[in-house]
Amino acid sequence: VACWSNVEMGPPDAILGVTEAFKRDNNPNKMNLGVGAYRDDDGKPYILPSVLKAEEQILKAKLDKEYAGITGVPEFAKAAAELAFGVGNPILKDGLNVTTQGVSGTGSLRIGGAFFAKWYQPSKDFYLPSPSWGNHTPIFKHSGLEVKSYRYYDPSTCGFDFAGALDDISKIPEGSVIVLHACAHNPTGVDPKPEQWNELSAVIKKRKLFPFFDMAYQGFASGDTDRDAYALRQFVKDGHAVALSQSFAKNMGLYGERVGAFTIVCDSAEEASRVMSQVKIVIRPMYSNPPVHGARIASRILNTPELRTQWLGEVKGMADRIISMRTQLKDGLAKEGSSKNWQHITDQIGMFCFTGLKPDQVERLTKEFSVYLTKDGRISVAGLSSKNVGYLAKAMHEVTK
Ligand SMILES: Cc1ncc(COP(=O)(O)O)c(CN[C@](O)(C(=O)O)[C@@H](O)C(=O)O)c1O
Repeated sequence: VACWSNVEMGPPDAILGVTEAFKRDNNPNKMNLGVGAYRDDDGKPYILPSVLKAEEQILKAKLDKEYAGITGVPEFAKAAAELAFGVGNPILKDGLNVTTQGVSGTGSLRIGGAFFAKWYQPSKDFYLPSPSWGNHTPIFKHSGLEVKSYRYYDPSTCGFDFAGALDDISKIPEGSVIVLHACAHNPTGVDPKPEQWNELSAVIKKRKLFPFFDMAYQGFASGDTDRDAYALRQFVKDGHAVALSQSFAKNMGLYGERVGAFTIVCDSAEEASRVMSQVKIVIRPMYSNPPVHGARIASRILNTPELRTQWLGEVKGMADRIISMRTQLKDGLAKEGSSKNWQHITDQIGMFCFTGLKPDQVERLTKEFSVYLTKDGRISVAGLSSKNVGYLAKAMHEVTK
């Protein structure tokens, strides 16, 4: 007998729900600037040629379909850690990193949340930047953690509230976990400068906070995977033990293959083996073991020199196209005669631009112009092309003049 009369209709997802609304709109000029998924200048999803080449090699190899084990494809986890920390990093040489494959970035964050909830004794409080990626709060809350926030974005400048962040962080209770976006902050596109990261590292160390990095866009922000890993590597150099979630959804275009990794840096190889044993005990009842195909593609690209070089060129190409769309949008707004300051459009970095549009202006963009974006005024710059950027500039000018 059905007994779900108590189940009420839930709200559509703040981000993925935008795409659902976009699909229902039949205006030929409609634009989907919601989900953070890359499109080429023809507005089409982009399968990286290096990914296709890796897949051809994998198919030729006729690999089996056996379970990969709880921590996934071993050579993938190793390659992911090397990409993040840098191949010569002492923590890798000394075996201090516990790195497991995860179900993309979301699944890797969830492994981290579940592990900290069970084993991290000093605190169950996770501090997120304000604002942060919409899914961070439910991921950590569902893991059984308390979610709090620290000032990060300054709406008056559409930039980084460095003073506010330092002030709040210097008051976070010792032992708390602080979540940091390694590069290409979502939803604001606002990243600390290197010297600001250095100061954040110092105050986080002084407060004895545990830094938990989310790196979902390595290479996608600046076009350079080493530059985008600056904060993570600087924190390790400064002596922090870090946790890291990685996603290859964007920088390899492996969205639906669900390729990610979770790392905890330990004090010794012996401690790492104990931590790894408990990470596996967290994963086994969650989903037992991850899908292999995407991880095989990623590890083949990272471990084959010519594929890696080709991939680095492709990810730089994606980053460069996004950066040029930022410039074209800002120039388009000036051409429309907007007298507002849109400097933040090109100051911000990565997949997203936090436009500063108010909810009623966002509403008008969607209702009057069929431009779809999240209520907080975030647009996925990857959804822009030379064909539609002028239309957006006109629409944004109309709703802000
Ligand atoms: C900061 C951050 N961390 C982790 C993820 C996880 O991504 P995945 O599980 O697919 O590897 C995203 C993706 N966020 C989005 O790009 C977005 O904000 O639009 C979108 O994919 C999403 O799922 O919301 C992200 O922006």
